[in-house]
Amino acid sequence: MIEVKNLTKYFGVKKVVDDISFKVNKGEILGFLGPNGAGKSTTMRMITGFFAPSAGTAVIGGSDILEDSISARKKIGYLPENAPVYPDMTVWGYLDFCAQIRGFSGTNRKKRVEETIEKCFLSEVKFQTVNTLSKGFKQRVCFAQSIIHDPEYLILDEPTDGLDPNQKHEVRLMIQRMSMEKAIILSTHILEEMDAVCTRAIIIANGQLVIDDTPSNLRKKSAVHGAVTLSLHNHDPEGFVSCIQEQDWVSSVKILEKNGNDFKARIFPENNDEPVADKVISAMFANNYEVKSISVEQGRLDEVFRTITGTGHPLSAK
Ligand SMILES: Nc1ncnc2c1ncn2[C@@H]1O[C@H](COP(=O)(O)OP(=O)(O)OP(=O)(O)O)[C@@H](O)[C@H]1O
Repeated sequence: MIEVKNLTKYFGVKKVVDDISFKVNKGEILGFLGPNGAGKSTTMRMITGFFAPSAGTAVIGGSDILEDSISARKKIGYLPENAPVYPDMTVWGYLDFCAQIRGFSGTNRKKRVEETIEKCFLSEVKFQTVNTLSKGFKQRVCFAQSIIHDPEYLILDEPTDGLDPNQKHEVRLMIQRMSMEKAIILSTHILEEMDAVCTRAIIIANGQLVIDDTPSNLRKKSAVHGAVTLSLHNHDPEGFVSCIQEQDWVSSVKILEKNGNDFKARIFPENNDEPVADKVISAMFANNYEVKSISVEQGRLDEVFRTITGTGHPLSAK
């Protein structure tokens, strides 16, 4: 388990991480989100022992990062921001060096390097020097060094940054495959990434932890969660609104767009945790509305993120 206890960091008089605490168990992938400058990288640097906290600590698999730093760091794989990798070394040479400092030797070391190269899709560039690699490949080399010792705990600062969509997909799959026996923290700006990969999400803003929940519960905080969006072929949107508004399970109805005789509307139910698609369909049928498409809104993570971090307003107020 990773236990983060009251981590706090000042740079001069500026408090950039403010009393953050949480736990991550094996099998969990924790997404770390927040606006630029929220304090994500600084928190990760304290968890991995790169920065000394101003207060608080982190305990990695029972080893305190301050009191038992070497033992804690042996258990961690860390992918820092911006993939710092020695530019003059070949990919193979660099990973061999990393395996050596992680304590591997002889054929075991060679095996670990080869396996990691394969796992991180680096075979085609393994004899190239790092300074001749594209950004995506450099990122993968840095990712490779973080897993070369098969650590129990992985801290990944924007692991898919700079990768193309196919590579992003591969890296996400790799992270998911590894997650069974590891506890993983990853920071990302990409909300779909958090949704696709993470079992839990923490949002920090101005150095403070503002939310710790599952991605699906986060969606439920969206103003549109549970609403039903319809495209209809009809010339009378106002008539539609007053007809649907009368239903006792409807809180409000909003016309989203009009296009000739077609329009798009969103129906907000009284209780957004209760599925109402069947009621919408019955109401359309009873009132002879011609429905061209219908969808139930799961909730918008970008809206939740903007609302929680104070950078925006809900998509739609009821
Ligand atoms: N070494 C440092 N010295 C002084 N200030 C720093 C240092 N490192 C970070 N900061 C400041 O601390 C704050 C938090 O930075 P941090 O890099 O942790 O944010 P972040 O959430 O990771 O941002 P981003 O999403 O842009 O990577 C910022 O205001 C940053 O300028």
